[in-house]
Amino acid sequence: GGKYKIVMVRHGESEWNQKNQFCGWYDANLSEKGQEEALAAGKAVKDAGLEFDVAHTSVLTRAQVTLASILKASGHKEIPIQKTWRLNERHYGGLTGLNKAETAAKYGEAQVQIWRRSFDTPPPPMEPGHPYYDNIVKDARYADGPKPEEFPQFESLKLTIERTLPYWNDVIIPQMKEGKRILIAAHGNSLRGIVKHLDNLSEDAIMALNLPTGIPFVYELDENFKPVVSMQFLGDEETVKKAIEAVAAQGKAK
Ligand SMILES: Cc1ccc(S(=O)(=O)Nc2cc3c(c(O)c2O)C(=O)c2ccccc2C3=O)cc1
Repeated sequence: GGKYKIVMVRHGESEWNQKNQFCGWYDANLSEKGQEEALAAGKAVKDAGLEFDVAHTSVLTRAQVTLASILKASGHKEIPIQKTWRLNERHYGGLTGLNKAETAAKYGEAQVQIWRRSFDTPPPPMEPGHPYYDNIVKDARYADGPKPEEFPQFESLKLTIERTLPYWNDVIIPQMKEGKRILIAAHGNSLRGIVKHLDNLSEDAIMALNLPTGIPFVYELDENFKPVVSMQFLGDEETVKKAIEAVAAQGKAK
């Protein structure tokens, strides 16, 4: 085993995932299924006998509710929960709220395929007047950051990773050095940033990796925070098997 162990989980399905809409920084709630996934994640953590001293999550409800559900189901009393915009989902800019058909109708299938395969091509910006502009930009939850002049109006996967990794390096690593046992409940793309960094994955490999929702996974790291154990999923045999197959099936090339 490694010197350090950290547990991470992608939040369960949201109501907008269910409607196949780009969610990004819109604060959608977990769907019924997402709430069930969170409970199962809590049971998996409990059955693995894992305990945490501190938890980290985004400023978005769907990740915070997933975290709270896991902590409750695994018998954790009050542990410190640190919330940061840096663990938020990728910001889909002007695509926020569009579903698959609307996206293709508005931008064309060819553009969708370019965005889908691109590490650093951003979506169009979310401009004032966008249906969710005020809802997101004026939300008090961003009082602690990002600064107004740095508030993203869109993010490529590259930009998302570039704003997530400083939190890993400046907050998570020092806490692990202090011996803190950590749980992170976040989003598909912010967790991609951490996984890409830990496993030194290529841009193509990380874009091919879609983390399953609501299935916690463990990394064990050596004294230099290099993985000795990567992405061990927690859960009953069937859930773990499904998660491994799902990730493997996406052609995760090293
Ligand atoms: C809401 C939605 C639109 C399109 C699809 S898709 O079946 O075409 N697959 C798809 C599409 C995209 C993406 C994707 O991963 C995907 O599977 C993206 O990552 C993406 C990133 C930034 C801008 C646009 C996209 C994007 O259109 C799925 C869901």
